[in-house]
Amino acid sequence: MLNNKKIGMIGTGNMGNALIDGLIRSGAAQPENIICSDASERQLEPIKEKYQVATTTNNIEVVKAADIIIYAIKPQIMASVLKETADYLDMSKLIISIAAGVPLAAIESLLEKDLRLIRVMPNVAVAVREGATAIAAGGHADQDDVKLTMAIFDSVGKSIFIKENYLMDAITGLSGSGPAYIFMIVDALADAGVKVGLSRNDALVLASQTILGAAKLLLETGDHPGQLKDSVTSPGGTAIAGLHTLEKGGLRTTLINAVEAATNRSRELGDAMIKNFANGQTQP
Ligand SMILES: NC(=O)C1=CN([C@@H]2O[C@H](COP(=O)(O)OP(=O)(O)OC[C@H]3O[C@@H](n4cnc5c(N)ncnc54)[C@H](OP(=O)(O)O)[C@@H]3O)[C@@H](O)[C@H]2O)C=CC1
Ligand SMILES: O=C(O)[C@@H]1CCC=N1
Repeated sequence: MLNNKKIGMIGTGNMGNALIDGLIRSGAAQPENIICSDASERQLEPIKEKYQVATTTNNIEVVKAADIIIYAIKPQIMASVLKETADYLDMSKLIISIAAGVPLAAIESLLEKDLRLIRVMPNVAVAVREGATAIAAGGHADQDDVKLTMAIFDSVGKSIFIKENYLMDAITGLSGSGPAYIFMIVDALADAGVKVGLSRNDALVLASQTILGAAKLLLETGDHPGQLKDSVTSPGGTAIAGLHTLEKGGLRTTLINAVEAATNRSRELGDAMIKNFANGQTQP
């Protein structure tokens, strides 16, 4: 699908780096077809060394050279980088933003021209090709653009296409931010393992593998999580004792509140962006 299309990555931090890694390791893109930029050479040097991709500190160079441009910089500087590169953006290029909370409408109001825009919410697991990604298309992006974007993010995990843009905040709160919740849960489970006598390393390996195994069971069987939970809880056994404690501690409510808080924060970021971008304000 990607064939020899040139992919430009603006920002090579957590996500930009993870995407480059996943694209190359999956074979979806060749190093010679990737050019990336970052604010600092310090960030680019190891990427050039490891992936043999073209690197530059000049974002305009990336935009000029690429057919598909992925903006992987922080939401707070999206406006300034979009403005910086705006003169070189046109309908010949597919523009993908992965910035949390930045609505397509904000980008369109800032750039004030018809562009093939796609908003994507991936997560950091793209680095191990197990990303969870949602894709929403702007008004001038067509089905082929959606297919191209899905080809990129399916090469580093699983992607879904959503029709309603406003759901992107919920997706940012659930799967975009979700790896952080799971890392905290694994850290707590490892502490629990240490508390009941395991070495830190054994506890961490067992806790991580338990999360991986449970996720694979869910995805490969398609069974409801409640059904799988019931398959673990022997009558009068250990798992149900542990679950009772989790219920008493309000685990479900806490997780629901966490996703809601992250979703609301994404909405806040978006509302601020729409206001700032509409005023042409490009500094956070
Ligand atoms: N981290 C995650 O799990 C996820 C992040 N996202 C989104 O992805 C985007 C990137 O996030 P993340 O990778 O974590 O952020 P990072 O800060 O790790 O990466 C951003 C990179 O962009 C660089 N940068 C800063 N200014 C410029 C500039 N003017 N031109 C080019 N590069 C620049 C930064 O350099 P320096 O560090 O020197 O400032 C940094 O290396 C954000 O919009 C975020 O909302 C989406 C889903 C998940
Ligand atoms: O915390 C953030 O804002 C970014 C977006 C989703 C995950 N990390």
